[in-house]
Amino acid sequence: MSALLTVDRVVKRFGGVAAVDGVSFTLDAGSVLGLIGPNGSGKTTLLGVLAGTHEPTSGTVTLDGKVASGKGAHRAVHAGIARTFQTTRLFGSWTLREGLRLAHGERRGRQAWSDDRLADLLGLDGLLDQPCASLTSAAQRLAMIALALATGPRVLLLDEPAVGMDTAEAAALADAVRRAADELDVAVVVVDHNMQFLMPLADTVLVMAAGAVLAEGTPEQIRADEAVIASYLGEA
Ligand SMILES: Nc1ncnc2c1ncn2[C@@H]1O[C@H](COP(=O)(O)OP(=O)(O)OP(=O)(O)O)[C@@H](O)[C@H]1O
Repeated sequence: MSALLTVDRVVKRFGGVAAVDGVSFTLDAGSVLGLIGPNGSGKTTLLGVLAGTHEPTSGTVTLDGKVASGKGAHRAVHAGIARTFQTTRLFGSWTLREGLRLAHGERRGRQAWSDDRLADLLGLDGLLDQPCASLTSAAQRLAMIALALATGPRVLLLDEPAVGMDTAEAAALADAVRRAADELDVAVVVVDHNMQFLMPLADTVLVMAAGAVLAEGTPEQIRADEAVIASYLGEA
């Protein structure tokens, strides 16, 4: 069986800086990839290439064998790649249900998960009709994921979803992401500096340093990798 997502030798330069410098990996449906590395190592830029916001300087991202990179963010969503951002960008006085209705409009015939199913999956039961602005910041982060999932993605990209969360909130988030991967068969890429959150959640971890892949393996392999400990985990 071929991989759902294939990232092939992706380079992204900003002027003289190679923010992403020849990254390759594959991702299967239903699996969770943790993307880690020091500040400035290129994680957010790589996520931007996957999400279509950055056109790669060279290399390709293919989804189900079709090139998905370099076509803009909107077409990436239509192709089945959805992302959340580091900041919570919700719809102010809108309720989550109203936001979900809008997001469902981007599905282009893909899988529809009902509002109740998404709320249940993310632990947001009872909050569908509350204004998003009135939700706790942890619930707003989960609501962002619900909105991304309402577009019916095959691949979900999460940029530092656990920022600002306490241990219990981060554990609930990890459960929700795991359920989304398992029950909806979505492939997930998660960038986060919180190792307590990310390591138990990830099936595979990819470590970036200076735009390139420093190491890739299971969380156990990565924890034991001396180069990773020296460049990153020793401080994390
Ligand atoms: N739009 C841009 N223009 C110029 N340089 C950029 C741009 N975006 C990122 N860079 C540079 O690319 C490199 C990688 O940045 P990036 O934000 O992808 O790293 P990161 O691993 O996500 O860092 P952090 O963990 O701090 O979020 C850095 O040197 C950064 O200054």
